[in-house]
Amino acid sequence: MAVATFKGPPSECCGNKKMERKPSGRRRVYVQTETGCVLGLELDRSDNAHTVKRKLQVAFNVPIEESSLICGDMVLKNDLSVVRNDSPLLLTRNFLYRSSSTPCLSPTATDLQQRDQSGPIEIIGCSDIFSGTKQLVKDIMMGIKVGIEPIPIQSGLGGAYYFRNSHGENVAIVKPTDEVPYAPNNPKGFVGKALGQPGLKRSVRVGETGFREVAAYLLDHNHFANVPCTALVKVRHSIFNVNDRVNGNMHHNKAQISKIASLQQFIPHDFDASDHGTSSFPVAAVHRIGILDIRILNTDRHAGNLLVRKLEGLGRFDQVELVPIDHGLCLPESLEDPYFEWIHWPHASIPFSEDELNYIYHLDPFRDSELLRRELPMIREACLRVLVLCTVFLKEAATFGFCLAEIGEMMSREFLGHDEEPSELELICIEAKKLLNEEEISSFDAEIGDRDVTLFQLDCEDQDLDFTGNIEETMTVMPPFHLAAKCGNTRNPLFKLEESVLEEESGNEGELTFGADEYTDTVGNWMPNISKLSLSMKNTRFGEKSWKHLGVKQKSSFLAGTSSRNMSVNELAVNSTFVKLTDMDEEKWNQFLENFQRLLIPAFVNRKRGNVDKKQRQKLGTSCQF
Ligand SMILES: Nc1ncnc2c1ncn2[C@@H]1O[C@H](COP(=O)(O)OP(=O)(O)OP(=O)(O)O)[C@@H](O)[C@H]1O
Repeated sequence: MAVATFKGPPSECCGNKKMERKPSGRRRVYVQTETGCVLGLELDRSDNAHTVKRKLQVAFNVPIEESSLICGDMVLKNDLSVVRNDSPLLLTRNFLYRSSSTPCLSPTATDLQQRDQSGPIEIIGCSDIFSGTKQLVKDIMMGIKVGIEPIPIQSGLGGAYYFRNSHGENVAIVKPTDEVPYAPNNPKGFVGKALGQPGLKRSVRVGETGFREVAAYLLDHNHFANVPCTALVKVRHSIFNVNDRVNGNMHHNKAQISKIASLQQFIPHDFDASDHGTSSFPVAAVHRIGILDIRILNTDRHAGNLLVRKLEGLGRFDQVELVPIDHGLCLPESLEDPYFEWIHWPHASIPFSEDELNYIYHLDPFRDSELLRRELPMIREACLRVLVLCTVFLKEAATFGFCLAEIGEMMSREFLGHDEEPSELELICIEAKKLLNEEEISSFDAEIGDRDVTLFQLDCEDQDLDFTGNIEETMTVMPPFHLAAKCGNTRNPLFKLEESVLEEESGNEGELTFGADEYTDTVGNWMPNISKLSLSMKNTRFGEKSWKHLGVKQKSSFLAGTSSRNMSVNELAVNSTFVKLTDMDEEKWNQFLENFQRLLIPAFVNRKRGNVDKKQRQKLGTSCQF
């Protein structure tokens, strides 16, 4: 089956470095400042956060007490045993001390850099999965040796460079993490934020797009969607851009600068999908890319991010291959509105093939999360939760019989004027979370209830009770949802429906039947009343304000940072969400996932029934023939 086989954690280094085994406790890390300066450091067993910060104080001129050392979600306080070999670390200045003169390499650090024995390009990560990139690195080094310079790419908002081989052919595209839009060294004037702050998409931080490009490659098991080989590298070259933050100028002295960057194989191509009619695109290619986009909640699959390559050869007239690129805005830190260019292509309305269903069936989001944790130690848990949720959603929706377009639609938000409404996926998550809260309340109630019973029994022995008074007292001290839980049934409407259907049970067996109000599955299990469910999902208002988003205008002023002063970076990064995934501990997250999965089938049934007309209309409007 189509799932990659995952090897155990690697113990050797690769890239252009010699395969050397590190003495136990010794690790190489790459420290990057918020302004993009990079330094490779060797840690040994005796190092702790303080000793490392002391070294960095010398290198970057940042006082120890004013800085934090961060690896993904972890602020490294003292013990560094959790830091793995080849981890990129971020050195940030604490908020109070942040000023426009953020640090860059001091003269001592430049010495340190010069003494840095590492090669011009080092692959960050040691797994065999990156073996494809090793050859690219060798070819680039040969090119550099004979004086072939990289070429800056003019298109796009971020800094990107074609690196070439000794024949002058493009072999890779390199995107430094500190040159993405809004990053301090962006060469196209889109600057203004430090690394680690919310970026172009608030749920993707500045400087964190590079590892997402690698994540998409790692998740593309068996090269199913055709993502080109991608790795994170530390790369040193004079072509890179450094902005002079004092005068606002670009930096033009030809010094060698080290950067952390994504490096992706260059794929020769003829167009991108925006220049070409879609009718020659293979259905399977669109499906495979769509499956990947859904798993990783890609928020940036526009036509320019699909390269089109004509296939040559006998009988291959008009046949093309699609290559998905630019995955920097996937795996956001919260559920976001995705962008799926393919959603209105007729290919997406064609049912999945057996092969595709088989691939989806074998996807394991928990194993995928482990893979990403192992290969990308800086990845945030929030991104992995999005991966798990979207993969579970895909698996259940495909098994239920939805096609790619339907799944994409269920994940997409609707715009009403300036307001954004949550997607069907988000609504289900909101319900799952609500259930979680109710479960908590009822277990709390049960506890209190037990205590109350004892007290009640004790009290009864002594005196007559004034129930009215007790109820009023309860009303004033309990939060409203608790009151509701006591006074009426606030359990999930889906379960109310299940109960009502159960009461009406009749004998349809052996097939999935869509009746007027309910259906049974193949073994006769009753499923919820879907017309009522439809109403319940649509009419449920989880606090009108909380699930209507600010209009686009308000959003952009927010992005400009005017109202962000009092919010933490974490709050900002997940602020565009209707449902928070990061405020649950591991146990609650697992319960939430269970609730989520239980709610999917009723929601799917609801959609199936509600969408018949819409689907027919879409088909009537489709002119493309297969
Ligand atoms: N793997 C690749 N092979 C060939 N060309 C590529 C590859 N990746 C990117 N390109 C080319 O480089 C251009 C810029 O790349 P990309 O879109 O990834 O950069 P970006 O700065 O993230 O752009 P944007 O601002 O549009 O998101 C693309 O339009 C494409 O032409």
